[in-house]
Amino acid sequence: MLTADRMAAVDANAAALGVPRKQLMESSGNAVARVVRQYVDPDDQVIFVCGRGNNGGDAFVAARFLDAYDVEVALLGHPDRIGTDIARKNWAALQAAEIPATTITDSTAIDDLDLAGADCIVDAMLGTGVTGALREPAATAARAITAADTAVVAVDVPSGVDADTGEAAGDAVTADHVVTFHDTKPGLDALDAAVTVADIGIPAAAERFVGPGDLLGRERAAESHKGDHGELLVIGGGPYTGAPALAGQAALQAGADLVHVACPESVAPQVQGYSENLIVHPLAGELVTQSVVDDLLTQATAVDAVVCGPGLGDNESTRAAVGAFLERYDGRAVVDADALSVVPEVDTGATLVCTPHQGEVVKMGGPSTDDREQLADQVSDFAADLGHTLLVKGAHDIISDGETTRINRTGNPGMTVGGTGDVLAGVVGALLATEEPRAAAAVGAYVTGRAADLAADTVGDSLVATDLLDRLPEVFATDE
Ligand SMILES: NC(=O)C1=CN([C@@H]2O[C@H](COP(=O)(O)OP(=O)(O)OC[C@H]3O[C@@H](n4cnc5c(N)ncnc54)[C@H](O)[C@@H]3O)[C@@H](O)[C@H]2O)[C@H](O)CC1
Ligand SMILES: [K+]
Repeated sequence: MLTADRMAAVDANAAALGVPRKQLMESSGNAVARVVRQYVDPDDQVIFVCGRGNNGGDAFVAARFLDAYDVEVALLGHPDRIGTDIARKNWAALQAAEIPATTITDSTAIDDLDLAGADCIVDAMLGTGVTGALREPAATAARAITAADTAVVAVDVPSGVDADTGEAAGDAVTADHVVTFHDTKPGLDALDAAVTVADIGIPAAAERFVGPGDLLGRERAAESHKGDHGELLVIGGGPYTGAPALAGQAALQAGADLVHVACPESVAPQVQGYSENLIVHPLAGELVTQSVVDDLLTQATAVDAVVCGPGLGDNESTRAAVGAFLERYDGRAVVDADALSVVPEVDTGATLVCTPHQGEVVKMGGPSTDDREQLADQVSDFAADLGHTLLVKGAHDIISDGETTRINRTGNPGMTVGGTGDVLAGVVGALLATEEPRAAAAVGAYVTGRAADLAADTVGDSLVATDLLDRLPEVFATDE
């Protein structure tokens, strides 16, 4: 089951894999034509009632496939206002082929269509692009189509039905048969209609591999306020100072509004020294230990998400402090580096995204194999056991929450340099402040890898972690 948003992401990922939407539209139209043929005999009349979006475009293609029948295409609105390039091209192809087509600009003209006299009506007014209740003339057309007592084949969803909720906000077409594409849509199984899910050639890879489509729909609203895009706390530092600073800076580049870094007071000046953009909170002592857990909890509950781990170091007292923190924390956190080994043994109400590399996942008690697909299955099982989302870093990253497993293919061998993991943790943390864990992990892996790929184009093998920071804004800007 795919929502309209998810479908748009998959569609854009397919385009990035070399299967553009125009090609998908050709398959969609062909699939609609196949179903229409079940309802008509030679010489029967088929009327297509089409909107100006791609739902209508599918019907222009279907009409071309059904040229041998008595076909009439009715466009609601003016041809100059067809909304997409590919629908416009398929409309032009109808004209060139002299397939009968009319335009309907107001609801009174619906009566001029002899809908009741048709042998089949194709409803292609609105698909996944519908917002709110049907407006005129579509609302009148929906009532007329339903009233016509003729076989009605709906393209993708019956017009007026919201493809995300399966509900209609006002008038909606009652269809006998819905031809939907790639995967079923919410609400279709509750309709009293036959449903055909047509394979339109979207490769499975468009869902499996994280792609540019996963960045869609994340644009910032024009009127946003400080804090809307998340406030993050990085808990790190002690033996190392660069790691928490990198994570914090990466989070800022990934869109977080405010980033706090809680680190031992002994290293606070160095951490602050890396960037004036970070709000540094010194913790008593030279390492993160049990005595600062209350302080950490106070700070953590005031922000949207936490990144725990960068630069904490591998020592017993810090591990105990991380365990005590996670036992009492019930918000969202990215857990990275030395904090990871605490996760399997801790009882926490927090929602975690764990970002181990393949060595760390083994230390956590997780799987190890060189076979990517096998590893993906095992990571999924391990995520389900842990009850948290895993992002296992490697040549191909594996992201799983135990239900959905994705693979990220961006990134390059230059990323084995120190600090890139801290950047990734910061990016995922920033996203986790405003998005669901599996989306944050998948998008975080994708954009961090893309930043590394862009950096490698110019700096080659001498890639360092700070190169990724510089490239993050570009990745977010170009792929949205
Ligand atoms: N992979 C895919 O997703 C594919 C989808 N196909 C088909 O494309 C449609 C979705 O197309 P889109 O252009 O995004 O939207 P619509 O055609 O559904 O509608 C846009 C159109 O409608 C107007 N509009 C919006 N709300 C209303 C309303 N309440 N009343 C009246 N008019 C409204 C809006 O202004 C636009 O003009 C999908 O369903 C599939 O059929 C592909 O062809 C194959 C790949
Ligand atoms: K439709």
